[in-house]
Amino acid sequence: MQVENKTFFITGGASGLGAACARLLAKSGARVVLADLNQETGSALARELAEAALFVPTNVVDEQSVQQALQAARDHFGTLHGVINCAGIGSAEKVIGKNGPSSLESFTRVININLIGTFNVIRLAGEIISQNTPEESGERGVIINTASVAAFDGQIGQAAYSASKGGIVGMTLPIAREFARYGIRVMTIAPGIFDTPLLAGLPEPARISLGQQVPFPPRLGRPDEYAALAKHIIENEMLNGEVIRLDGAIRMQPR
Ligand SMILES: CCCCCCCCCCCCC[C@H](O)CC(=O)SCCNC(=O)CCNC(=O)[C@H](O)C(C)(C)COP(=O)(O)OP(=O)(O)OC[C@H]1O[C@@H](n2cnc3c(N)ncnc32)[C@H](O)[C@@H]1OP(=O)(O)O
Ligand SMILES: NC(=O)c1ccc[n+]([C@@H]2O[C@H](COP(=O)([O-])OP(=O)(O)OC[C@H]3O[C@@H](n4cnc5c(N)ncnc54)[C@H](O)[C@@H]3O)[C@@H](O)[C@H]2O)c1
Repeated sequence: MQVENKTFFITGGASGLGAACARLLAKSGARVVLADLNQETGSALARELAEAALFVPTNVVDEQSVQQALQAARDHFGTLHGVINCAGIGSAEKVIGKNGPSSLESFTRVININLIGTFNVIRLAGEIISQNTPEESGERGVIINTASVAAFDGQIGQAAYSASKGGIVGMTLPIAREFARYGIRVMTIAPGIFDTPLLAGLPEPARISLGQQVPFPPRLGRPDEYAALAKHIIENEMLNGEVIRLDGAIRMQPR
């Protein structure tokens, strides 16, 4: 579908990759809902994007929070044509640490936010989108999820994070197969190393070694490059049920 005059619900839309999608889609004539925990950065971006954007404080893990955010989106913009699931957290923890086994709580937290939060939004937004009047082609909407190269090349310390992203990879095709009857496409982007506040949380040695591992271009990815792929996915109906690595050919080393 064309993005102009369409509405997109962007989780994690207040920062990094999600914010880059919001800026690009708004500049392209779309309307964006910034569904994010961060009131400060979310409100600031909504002010920057003016009438093209609505910030709604949202916790993707919380069913009621997502339902209220989706309702706010429909109240404000009338409907919903797509979702870009960017909300997520990083984690860096060895399974056996200096003080013994890592905690179950930290593993569970990462899975809850990154994987279950993504599923929560897919199921609630998908039901809304399935009620849209279809485009001439039969398409009603598109859902884009965010995994990571860590789903495939997880480093030491990424058991929880890689598992959460591997789960997103794993559910892409079965949901695309189910949603085909509604004319809703489901895609996942697996970014490599992108210059965002999240990556800034990585220990310096890890960041340095990663930057040196990208074959070409030998640099961190820019959030606008992620946004450009997300926009293309929205516009290209033949992209469905697939995971696209966006990573400069990096295959991460064990550490
Ligand atoms: C709740 C806390 C959150 C903390 C912030 C988490 C930020 C996560 C950011 C993710 C960004 C998005 C990720 C994106 O999807 C793309 C990627 O996946 S990028 C790949 C990211 N890689 C990692 O996340 C690796 C995580 N692992 C580590 O950081 C470390 O292994 C560890 C878990 C912190 C354990 O480190 P140590 O206790 O130092 O243990 P070691 O004994 O293994 O270290 C020995 C030695 O090696 C150095 N080192 C450790 N990890 C790395 C590395 N990844 N690359 C290079 N060098 C590394 C470490 O500094 C030690 O050096 P020494 O001190 O002995 O000289
Ligand atoms: N930056 C990278 O190198 C990289 C690489 C691969 C994948 N990713 C993934 O891309 C996505 C975006 O990451 P980013 O780098 O832009 O990070 P970021 O930290 O800049 O943005 C993440 C946003 O998600 C929000 N968020 C976190 N938990 C939330 C929750 N429970 N409910 C709603 N919002 C929540 C945060 O407030 C933040 O605004 C994440 O899923 C991340 O795992 C990032």
